[in-house]
Amino acid sequence: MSDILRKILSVKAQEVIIAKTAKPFSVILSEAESAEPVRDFTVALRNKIAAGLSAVIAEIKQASPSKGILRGQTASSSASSCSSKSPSALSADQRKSDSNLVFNPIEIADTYAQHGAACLSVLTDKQFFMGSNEYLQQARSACTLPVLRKDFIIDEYQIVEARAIGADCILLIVAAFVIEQNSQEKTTGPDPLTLMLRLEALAHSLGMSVLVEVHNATELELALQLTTPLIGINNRNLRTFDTSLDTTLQLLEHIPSERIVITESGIRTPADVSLMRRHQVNAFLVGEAFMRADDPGMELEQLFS
Ligand SMILES: O=C(O)c1ccccc1NCC(=O)[C@H](O)[C@H](O)COP(=O)(O)O
Repeated sequence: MSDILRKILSVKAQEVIIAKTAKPFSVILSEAESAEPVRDFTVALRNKIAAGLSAVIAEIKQASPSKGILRGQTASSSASSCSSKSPSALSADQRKSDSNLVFNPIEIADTYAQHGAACLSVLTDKQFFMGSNEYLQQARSACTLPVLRKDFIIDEYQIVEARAIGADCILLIVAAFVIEQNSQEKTTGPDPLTLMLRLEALAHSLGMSVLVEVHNATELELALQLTTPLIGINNRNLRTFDTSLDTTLQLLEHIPSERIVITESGIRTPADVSLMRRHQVNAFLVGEAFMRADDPGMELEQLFS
């Protein structure tokens, strides 16, 4: 069981309670219903793959628990409520940044779109990734790409909120539901699969795609019981933070060919990309390698050329 995931989920549960108090479900639902039309995330991936290209979900994240701050400055042009704050969950060491790179979601989204990304992934978690809902809105407004709300979803409210802020896809991390189920305090409520099926159905009813993410074979067995074609294999071990592309290679053979496998985390070099493509893995979720580059879009083009 991963300590970091436990910590994130415990903070997330509190955040959801606060969000529901600040804006009741009926209000967020009406915002979701009047949000901009959905952009088809799944079709955007399929189109790239059908054209023989890598389908790249290009991530916008300022920081992460494993790496601290990735892009050090916040552009004044994109100033938001959290622009000058560091996330309290990052240690003092992690909050030190030697990067002079500007974090401007608008510029990053624009360069990703110009250099061949299929979709965007925008971190909206504040405490652990220095993300925000505003960053997602800014990034989406800067291009025509479909956008994944990258967050830790445990409740219906967050899915409706995702649509309300313009998201086209949501993430369901199987480990998050399994942890919940195994937690000592948890004595009631649906089992992980029932809850994930319910959340998937809600996302689909709002027109959004669902990316279901797994780290191992047990989680994959649950994920394959959902209807979504998008199966993310996260190569990051959440206990050690190490990444190994073997995780993708080992789970691959258990996934029916009609699903789209997305390899996530630790894709850094053209050799990593070639290895995946040799195994018919054609969809990628990449963050750090792009965030550390002067021009994230140029880096995307170089990595996948
Ligand atoms: O990145 C972390 O430190 C992390 C810690 C706990 C839960 C999730 C975490 N990462 C989220 C991701 O899955 C990555 O942002 C994504 O796959 C991109 O990975 P990378 O290209 O290695 O930045």
